[in-house]
Amino acid sequence: MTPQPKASHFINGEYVEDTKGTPIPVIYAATGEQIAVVHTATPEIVEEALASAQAAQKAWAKMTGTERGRILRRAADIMRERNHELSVLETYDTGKPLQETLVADATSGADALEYFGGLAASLTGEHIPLGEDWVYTVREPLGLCVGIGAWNYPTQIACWKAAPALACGNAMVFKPSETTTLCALKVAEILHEAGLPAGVFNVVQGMGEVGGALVADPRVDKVSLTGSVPTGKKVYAAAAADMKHVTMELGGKSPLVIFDDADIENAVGGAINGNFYSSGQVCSNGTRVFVQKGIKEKFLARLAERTKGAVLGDPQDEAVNFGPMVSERQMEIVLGYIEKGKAEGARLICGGERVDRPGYFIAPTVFADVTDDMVIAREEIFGPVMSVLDFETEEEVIERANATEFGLSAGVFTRDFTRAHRVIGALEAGSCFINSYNDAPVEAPFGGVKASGVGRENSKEAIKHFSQVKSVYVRMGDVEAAF
Ligand SMILES: NC(=O)c1ccc[n+]([C@@H]2O[C@H](COP(=O)([O-])OP(=O)(O)OC[C@H]3O[C@@H](n4cnc5c(N)ncnc54)[C@H](O)[C@@H]3O)[C@@H](O)[C@H]2O)c1
Ligand SMILES: C[N+](C)(C)CC=O
Repeated sequence: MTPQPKASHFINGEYVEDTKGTPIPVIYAATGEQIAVVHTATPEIVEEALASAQAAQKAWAKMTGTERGRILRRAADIMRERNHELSVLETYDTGKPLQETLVADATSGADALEYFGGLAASLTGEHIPLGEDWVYTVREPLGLCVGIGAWNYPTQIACWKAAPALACGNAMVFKPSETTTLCALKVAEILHEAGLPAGVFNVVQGMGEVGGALVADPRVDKVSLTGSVPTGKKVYAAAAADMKHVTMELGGKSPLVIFDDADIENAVGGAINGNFYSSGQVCSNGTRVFVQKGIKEKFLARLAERTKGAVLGDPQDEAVNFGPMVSERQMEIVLGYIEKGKAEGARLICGGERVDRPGYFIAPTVFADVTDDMVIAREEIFGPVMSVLDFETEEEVIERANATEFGLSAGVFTRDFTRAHRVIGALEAGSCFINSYNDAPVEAPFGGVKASGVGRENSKEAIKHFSQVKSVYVRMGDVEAAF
């Protein structure tokens, strides 16, 4: 397959090109070579996309939920049929290993389309009796929604936003990250192949300025952003100026707490999944691994041993299980944090350097004896860098785990289920795990508290964030008035 898309944008049911926009090269992270090029959206392209979405939305909302749902479920089927092709493309777009993308990206997107397609017909209001009178409620779409994506899960992010938005009767203009421009176009293509009316889902390319123009447009009713906390703060503020609805799926520095009664193999597995999957480029990663003192050295020894199982190489080779950073820029950022960790005196257990091969590979890195004040324990790194901190008591670890502006995820490993629930109950996070890490099924709400986010994706919760309730009071008798 060639990763070069037919054109840069997808608007009103078709691919659209405008070479007046600045070229954005698509670089394969495993080699550093350019494999495609798209162009950033000009103001004319942004206008075309917004106008198409606005024009298409009303008729889409008038279709029955059953009809809308059928189209989304058909799109899910097509995504599953084309999983291999979509996974290869995801690997070109991100550099993530095909071994991962085959099971985590188009499949997760298809799950969202199937789940919200299934819910579409049951989005109803309620009847509230009030003696002779009554109130009924209607669940209505918000209207024109903007989706803005990060670069780590381009197919999944497009689908997690499009599926609930469209199920509720909204239209969407989606802007993928400028680092991963390819996958969202395929999502648009497949939705239209499944019968989506033209204009209901549109894709435009561009940097933050294009995102900013979409957020500022007065026709837009809702903005759903997946990105970093600093971008989230800007977008939230811009949206609030016009009372737009928002969903903010932002970054984290999540705690993973391992008590000394935990099954060590499972805990090590959880820490590996929560730090090295997608080469550490996962928002919910448990990058502060708190290990109770009694098992610290045993845990570290086993972790170092199992980390040797990382197979680096061409991510399109299914035997490879550890890919490069998405871009040279991300590699430089992560290497900078590794140097800070060394300079701050953390103990390097393994990794700690760029891998000597083409592309942007960094060896899976573990630091031990990390303290709460170190930069590597406070800031989101978004790469394969695990910080292991030790603790003595439950009260102490809860307080230290919560001492952060972030609140996306948290995990606990222990055989004591009473303690597991008590500790999870006390941790300030939106998406939590007991004796597991980083599972994200569509049935479960996903999102953060504190600076990590506003609102939830997936599950029935997402419906609340893409619809609003109208209540209608119905008087059966005469109107009583004071005069
Ligand atoms: N919580 C989640 O579900 C989740 C999932 C994936 C990634 N993330 C987070 O995303 C971050 C990594 O992604 P990134 O580097 O692409 O993030 P980023 O914040 O740099 O960019 C995210 C998106 O916002 C756009 N953007 C930038 N400035 C903008 C502005 N002023 N107005 C409108 N749009 C603007 C970018 O072009 C991009 O499409 C990490 O912090 C990670 O934790 C969160
Ligand atoms: C949502 N999730 C955890 C699958 C990917 C976040 O980066």
